[in-house]
Formats: sequence, C-alpha cells, structure tokens
Amino acid sequence: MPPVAFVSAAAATPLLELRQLHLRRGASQVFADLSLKLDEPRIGLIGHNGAGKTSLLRLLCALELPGSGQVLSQGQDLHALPQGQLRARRVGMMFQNPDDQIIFPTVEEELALGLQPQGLARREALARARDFLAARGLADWAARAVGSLSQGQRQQVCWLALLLAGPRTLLLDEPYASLDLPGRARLADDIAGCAQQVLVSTHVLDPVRDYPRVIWLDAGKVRGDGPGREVCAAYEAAVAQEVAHARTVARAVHAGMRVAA
Ligand SMILES: Nc1ncnc2c1ncn2[C@@H]1O[C@H](COP(=O)(O)OP(=O)(O)OP(=O)(O)O)[C@@H](O)[C@H]1O
Repeated sequence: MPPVAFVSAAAATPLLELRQLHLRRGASQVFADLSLKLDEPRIGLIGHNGAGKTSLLRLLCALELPGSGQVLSQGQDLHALPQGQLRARRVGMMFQNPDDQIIFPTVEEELALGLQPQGLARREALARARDFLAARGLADWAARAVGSLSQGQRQQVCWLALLLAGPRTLLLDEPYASLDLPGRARLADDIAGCAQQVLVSTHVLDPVRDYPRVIWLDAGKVRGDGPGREVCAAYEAAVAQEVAHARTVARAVHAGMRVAA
C-alpha cells in the first residue's frame, strides 16, 4: 500500500534527518535504507508493537548507533557532537519505562540532573528544580524518594525532568501509557504549550490526531506519512481489517475449515 499522503518538501536543513539508515537490533533488521526529514513542530509516530518506533527515537538521540547511514541534527552528524553539552541541548528522550530513565533517589535530584548541560552548579540546579516543581503545585514532591511514587507518577517525573532540561527536540516514547485521564490531559496541554519540537511515539491515537504530521511505521518501513487525521484514520482502518480477518480465520479454524491468508 502506498503511503497515505506525503508531507510536502521540508526545509533545506531540517531539525532532524535520517539518511539511508540501516539498523539491526539483535536478530532483527529493524531499518533498511530509511530516510526521513523531521522538521514539523509536532510529529506522531504510530504502528504495531515491534514496528520500530522506539528504535527510531533511540537513533534520534544517539542512544543507538546505526549500522550505516546518518542521523543529522541541523545538518550535523549527531554522533559526532560532544555528548555532555551540545547533543544534550539538541535532543532529549523520555523513555517508555521510567525505571530505565531515572537515576537519582529523589525527585529534585533527578530534575536537577537535566540542568547539568547548561553548566549550572549543583546547588543552583536543585533550587531551579524545586522552583519548577513549586510552580506546578508539586512542591511536596521535591524531596520525595522516587521509589515511593507510582508508575504514572514516575513517568510524570521523567516528563518534568525533560521539560526542565529543555532540549531543542523532545522525544517521548509512549508517554501516555501509564497516565490516568487527568494526567493525559495535563501532558497534552504541556506538549501543546511547548516551544520545542516534539516527537511522540504512541498507541493512544487521540493526542496525535491533530498533529500536522504523523508517521505510521510498519515493520521498519514508512507506511503512512502525512497529516495526523488522515494517517490515524488509515491506520485504524487497517487494524479493523486485520482484526476482522483474524476473527474469520479463528472461526474457520474452530469450524475445521481452511481460509486463504
Ligand atoms: N534490545 C533489543 N535487542 C534486540 N532486538 C530488539 C531490542 N529492542 C527491540 N528489538 C527489536 O527491534 C524491533 C523494533 O522494536 P521497537 O522496540 O523499536 O518497536 P516499537 O515499535 O517501539 O514497539 P512497541 O510498540 O512494542 O514499543 C523489534 O523487532 C524488536 O524485537
């Protein structure tokens, strides 16, 4: 099936770009010759489990090294940029599992960590983290042990840490997964208010439906790329078709019949 509707030509030097990228992870060939220019302020990433969404985000913040090809940040090879300062100011990622991200025992220390690339002294970074939490009505979270928070609250800490760090592009991997309904609404509002570019990988389609661009990955290939409404609708239609086919097969198997794939 051809992609849903291709995005019109991006800027000459996009914020992020993948060029002829090949990636293997374990036994899986995740991407083979993938090229994408990513310049829109909001981009959704959708697709089935294992389609390559997390792998794409990990490549975009240099956590994954491609077998070949390039990841460019404003025209510069991301892997060639010094990690501590420049790279961390350009891209930051919120992990699907907060326990893969959180390093420090308390919330304020975790938030302060993200300010390191800005060259702040530890005491100043901690004060900024406390002020930031207080401004969001979360002053009592500052000294709390991260281990005493629920999964959704830890996910919120990861988001707040990324927001405070403020890199040019925010990469969010399944940010809605553990959040309750008010938490989802808060996150959607936070994203809407962000000055930065935001890429969101998600199985929850509503938050990305109105994005100017959604990319549908299918087994490491771009199957849809265009306005959120169109791409989400095409994905939902394909899922409905797959589910209907699977049910037909299951019923036929149950009845002892043979069905074409
Ligand atoms: N640590 C790993 N080692 C080996 N293979 C991996 C690893 N992580 C992912 N893969 C493989 O890479 C492919 C892409 O996985 P990826 O996690 O990027 O998919 P995804 O679209 O984010 O899936 P999900 O929606 O389940 O989070 C899959 O085939 C997966 O099995």
